Amino acid sequence: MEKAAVLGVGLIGGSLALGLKERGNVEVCGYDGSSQTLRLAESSGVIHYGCHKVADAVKDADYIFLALPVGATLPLLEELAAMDLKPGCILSDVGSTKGRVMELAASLPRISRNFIGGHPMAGSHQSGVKAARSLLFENAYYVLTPPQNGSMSQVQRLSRLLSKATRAKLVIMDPDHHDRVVGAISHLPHILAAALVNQVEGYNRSNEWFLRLAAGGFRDLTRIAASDPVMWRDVLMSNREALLELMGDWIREMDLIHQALKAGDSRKIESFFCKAKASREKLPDRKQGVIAPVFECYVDVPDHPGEIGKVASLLGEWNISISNIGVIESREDGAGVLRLVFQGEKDHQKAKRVLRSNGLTVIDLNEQEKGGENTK
Ligand SMILES: NC(=O)C1=CN([C@@H]2O[C@H](COP(=O)(O)OP(=O)(O)OC[C@H]3O[C@@H](n4cnc5c(N)ncnc54)[C@H](O)[C@@H]3O)[C@@H](O)[C@H]2O)C=CC1
Ligand SMILES: O=C(O)C(=O)Cc1ccc(O)cc1
Repeated sequence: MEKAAVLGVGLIGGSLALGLKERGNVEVCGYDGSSQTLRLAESSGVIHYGCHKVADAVKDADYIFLALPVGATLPLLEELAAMDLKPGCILSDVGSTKGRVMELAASLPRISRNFIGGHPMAGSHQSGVKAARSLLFENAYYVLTPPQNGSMSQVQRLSRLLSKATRAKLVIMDPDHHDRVVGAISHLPHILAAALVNQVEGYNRSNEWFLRLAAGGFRDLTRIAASDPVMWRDVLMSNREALLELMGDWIREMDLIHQALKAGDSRKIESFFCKAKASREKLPDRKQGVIAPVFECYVDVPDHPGEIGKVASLLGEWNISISNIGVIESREDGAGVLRLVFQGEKDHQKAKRVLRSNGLTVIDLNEQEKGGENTK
C-alpha cells in the first residue's frame, strides 16, 4: 500500500487525511507541531498514525502534503528538500497562495520537479482538527499548479489520488493567475470583512447598540472575519503584489459611490446597486454543492513544429468544437502541454477518444478510474 504523509493536521490537513484514509487507499501518517493536535488526530481516526518528527513522517512516503499556514510551509519545504525522500515522491501543499511557494520550490533542485502546488477551494472560518470533515472538498474546485519542467504523469498520479480522496474537481492554473483570481474572490473579501468588523467595533466601544443590533447583512458579510489571524496574515504577506492592486481598485470603487452620495446622485446610486444585483443573481447556487462541470483535458504536445495545429485540425475533422485552446506549459525541450476546453460532455469524451486513438497522450484530471472508489 502506498503511503501519504500529511504535515499539519488542522482543518485542511485533517480533512484531506480523512479523505485519503477513507477513499484514497493509502496509509496516512500525520505530523503536527502541536502534540495535542497529533494525539487528537490519531485518537479520532483522522490519520492511521502520528509521528513527532518530520523525518519519520516522510520516510518512505509516496506523497507528502504540507497543510500548514503559508509562512510555516516555506521553511518546512526547504527542510524537506534537504532530506532523502523516496525517489518519485510527490510533494504538494494546500496553501491559499501559490506564487511564493512555487517560486521557492523552483529554487530547490532536489524537489523542484516533484512539487505540485495545490489549493482546495473550500474551507471554513473554523480551524483545527476538530473541524475536519472527510467530504469538505466534495464538488469544490481543487487547483493544481504544476512546476515548469515537471512531468504530466506526476500531475496525473496526484490528481487521481486527490480526485478519489476529496471528490473535488481538479483544475490546473498558472500560480500568478491563481493568486490574482483568488485574491479578488477570497483574500480581498477577508480583508473587507475584517475591516468592517473593526470599524463597527470602534463605534461600539462608545455605544454598545452597534453590535447588539447587528443583523443578517452584517452577519452574512462578516462570517469570515472569525477566521484564523495567523493563516490570514500569511496569505496577505504571500500575495502582496496582487492584493495591493486589488485594494487600489476597491478604493476606486468605494470612491465612486462616495462621490455619488456626496453629490446626491440618486440615479448613480441606484445603478450601482442594479449592476451588483444582476451580477450576484448570475452566481451559480452552491447550496446543493453543484459546481459547473469541467469539460477540459490536457495534451502532451511533442517537440515538432505544427503539432498544435495538428491537434486542432484533427478535432475539426471530427466536428468537435473547442471552446478554448491554449498552451499552459512550455518546456525547455520545446515540448509543452496544451489545454483544451469543450462546451459539453459529448465533445469532451469524443475528443479524448479521437486524440488517444491518434497516439496522443491525453490527461483528464477528473477521469474516473474504472472500478475505482470514485465511481460509486
Ligand atoms: N481554512 C480554510 O478555509 C482554508 C485554508 N487553506 C490553507 O490551508 C492551510 C492550513 O490551514 P488550516 O487547516 O485552516 O489551518 P489550521 O490552523 O486548522 O491547521 C494548521 C495546522 O498546522 C499546524 N502547524 C502550524 N505551524 C506549524 C509548524 N511550523 N510546524 C508544524 N505544524 C504546524 C498547527 O498546529 C495546525 O494543526 C493554510 O496554508 C491555508 O492557507 C486552504 C483552503 C481553505
Ligand atoms: O469560509 C469561507 O467561506 C472561506 O472563504 C473558506 C476558504 C478560505 C481560504 C481559502 O483559501 C479557501 C476557502
